[in-house]
Amino acid sequence: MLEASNLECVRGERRLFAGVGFRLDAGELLSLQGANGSGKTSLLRMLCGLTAPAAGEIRWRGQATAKLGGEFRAELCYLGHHNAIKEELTPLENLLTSARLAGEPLAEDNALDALETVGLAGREDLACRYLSQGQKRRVALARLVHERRALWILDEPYVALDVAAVDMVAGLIGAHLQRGGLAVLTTHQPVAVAAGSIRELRLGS
Ligand SMILES: Nc1ncnc2c1ncn2[C@@H]1O[C@H](COP(=O)(O)OP(=O)(O)OP(=O)(O)O)[C@@H](O)[C@H]1O
Repeated sequence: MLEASNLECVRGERRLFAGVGFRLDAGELLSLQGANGSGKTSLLRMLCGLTAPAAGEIRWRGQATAKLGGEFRAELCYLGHHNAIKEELTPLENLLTSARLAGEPLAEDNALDALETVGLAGREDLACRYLSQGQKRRVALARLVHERRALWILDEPYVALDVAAVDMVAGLIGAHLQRGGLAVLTTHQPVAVAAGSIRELRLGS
């Protein structure tokens, strides 16, 4: 369903990678590995269409994503390295706002349920500026609880999380794969998901 062929990435004066390709089908997860600066985030941004490859092509359901445009983005959930939450808003307000901006408004009950799932029960109404780093990451990740888009692209989802939260996020990803979803993620730690099959792609080697 998602195919990349012969991708090349140039940043400034540097060629970060070339000749990168993979194929990912329903129920599969691609774990991007590589040293700091090897180009993992750059590759994720390329897959989302946020930057164009210097060479190569990305295809979704057999068609070039560059041509699909909005049709492809409607099937995509991208969670960046930064949390993209507003510090002055509460977790509940952040979650409701981001869902509305994504064009898929969330009922308040579902938002509260998502916040409880990510371990933020009792913190729903506190401005995010008062949360710890790991709790802020949980706010960003709460989107995934009710997310049903086919392709999840997650940049270091586990960063700042404790062991229990890593397990919880791995569970969400596993359930997504079990429903026939696809996921591409970067992480510097082992990926343990109970369902689906895991492929690895290492940049810089
Ligand atoms: N717009 C840009 N202009 C110049 N260089 C850039 C630009 N964007 C990224 N880079 C450089 O490209 C390299 C790869 O960055 P990238 O964030 O993709 O790496 P990464 O593998 O995700 O690293 P990390 O593991 O540290 O998150 C870095 O050296 C970075 O400084």
